[in-house]
Amino acid sequence: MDKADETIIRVRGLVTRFGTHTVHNGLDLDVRRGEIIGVVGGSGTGKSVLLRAIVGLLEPNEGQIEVFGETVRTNSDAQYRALRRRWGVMFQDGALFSSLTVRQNVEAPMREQLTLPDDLRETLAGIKVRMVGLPENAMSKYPSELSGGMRKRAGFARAIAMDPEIVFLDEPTAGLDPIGAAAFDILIKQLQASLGLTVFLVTHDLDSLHAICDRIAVLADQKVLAVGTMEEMLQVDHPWVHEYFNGPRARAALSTAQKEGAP
Ligand SMILES: Nc1ncnc2c1ncn2[C@@H]1O[C@H](COP(=O)(O)OP(=O)(O)OP(=O)(O)O)[C@@H](O)[C@H]1O
Repeated sequence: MDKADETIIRVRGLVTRFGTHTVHNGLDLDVRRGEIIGVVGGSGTGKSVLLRAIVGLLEPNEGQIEVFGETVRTNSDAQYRALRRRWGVMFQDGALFSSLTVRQNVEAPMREQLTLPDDLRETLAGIKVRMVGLPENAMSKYPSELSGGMRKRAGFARAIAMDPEIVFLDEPTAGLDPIGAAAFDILIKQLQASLGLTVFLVTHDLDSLHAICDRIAVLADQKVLAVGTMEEMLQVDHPWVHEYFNGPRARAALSTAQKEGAP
């Protein structure tokens, strides 16, 4: 099988409920190795909940979730820990520990999951911090001393601390100005290409979808309503999808992407 066709995340028949509120009802999704998949949908359609279910932080009411061909939640603790080492997650706002420096934040997953001498762990953390484009002096800063864009980069550095195969990014460009957001998109694309990452990107950012996503999955009506390329999304006959991909903001994003020669 061509590696690019390998399904790295497979979700089938996912049902997620909170009390009487059904968020997902029979949701299916395949993510292929090496792709950047953008997950979009109206507010409250369950994008973050889907992410949390895939990484095993939330138990689905029904359905199967497999990552790397293994069922995430029925594994033993040891198996789940081994599986978890193969992905990194950046939650909304970077979700850094406020009482730890950037270096300590990036070291946190290594401390939890590896036994490494202190100096080696520090060196590895330094490499990750440089990889996300933060200056050397950011290492000793606390999250409150960083700009929003720098905090996101620090969150990304922590997500790649364990050399993951998949990174899950929850609205990484939310709250950034357009230039900061575009720079973050470039960073995602560069790291994806150089590290061979698969990227599961929850976003509202149409510019990101145009600039870096290979495919887009649209959450609506409690499931993945459509999945495909941007061109395919333009053809989907559903009111929300049509408005989202053909509305004025979408046209502006398309024109920016065309100017910058993005695919
Ligand atoms: N722990 C929880 N307990 C109860 N309800 C929850 C919980 N987590 C999420 N929900 C509900 O599930 C629904 C989906 O939430 P989710 O955060 O996944 O939406 P989203 O698509 O990521 O939205 P947004 O784009 O606004 O971030 C929402 O109605 C939310 O209130």
